[in-house]
Amino acid sequence: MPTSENLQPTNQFVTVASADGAQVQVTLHGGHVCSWRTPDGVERLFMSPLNAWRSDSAIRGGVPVIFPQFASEGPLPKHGFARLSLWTLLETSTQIDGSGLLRLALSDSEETRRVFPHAFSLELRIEFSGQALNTELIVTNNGDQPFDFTCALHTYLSTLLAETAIYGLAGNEYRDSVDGRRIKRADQDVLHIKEEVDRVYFSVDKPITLSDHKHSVIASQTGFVDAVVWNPWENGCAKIADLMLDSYQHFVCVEAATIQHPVTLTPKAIWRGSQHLECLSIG
Ligand SMILES: O=P(O)(O)OC[C@H]1O[C@@H](O)[C@H](O)[C@@H](O)[C@@H]1O
Repeated sequence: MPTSENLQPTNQFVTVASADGAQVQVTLHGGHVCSWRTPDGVERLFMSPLNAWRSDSAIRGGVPVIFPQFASEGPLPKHGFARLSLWTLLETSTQIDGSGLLRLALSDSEETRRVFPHAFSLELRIEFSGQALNTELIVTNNGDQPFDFTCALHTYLSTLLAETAIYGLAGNEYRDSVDGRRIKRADQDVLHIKEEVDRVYFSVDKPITLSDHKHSVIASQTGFVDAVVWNPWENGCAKIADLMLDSYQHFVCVEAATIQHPVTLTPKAIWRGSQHLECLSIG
């Protein structure tokens, strides 16, 4: 984790392309997917034009890795330390089937043990080709005591909010963070965002589809149990220094997450969670 004495710029990207021309860019800061372009050249992730690119800040956009604590639901800094840590690059390659692959890793250090006294390793495995991106988080307990964690892949999907409809959450219970964390049930088939939305949907076992007039993105998940839908609207953007006032019009976060029931990982055990995104063009 960075201190003010060792601030580094974080806009140094590792870029990998698949044989069919899809492209992913990551930074080692945060083990962060910053860009995902499908072979038609369309950027599928939102990245804030006001992002600070500093090693003491989380990157505002792309896919932040949230570990070992979601939001402020525990003693650690908000959303944990993985998104602020310097990861190691394990592999970049093109697979035999033409897909691009990146593997990044993060292990405990003196700094992480100060706030989270456990021996762990994380691997982020990013595989992509054509219209699809699969991001897998693998957590290993290398210690001799169990530990608990919550986590998320905090994906900022690029979209035109005014034209966006979100499907697949009807019937699910959710915790509404903009309404006193009340537990509610989603009773509409379609969610149109017309104000600040910050919800943890519980036990999500069906794909979530986000459609604007041009594209659909289907987000499915394995291992992760919950899903977050977040859009700060204009009032939220006004409070977030690295978002423009109108940034909320350009993204929705659809996050694969495990929040309600933390994972308890026993010694030497491995937990895996992945988010699979697939784009469809409309018309
Ligand atoms: O500004 P941050 O720390 O990146 O968090 C952004 C948002 O992340 C979401 O996952 C949370 O549900 C929101 O409550 C939070 O505001």
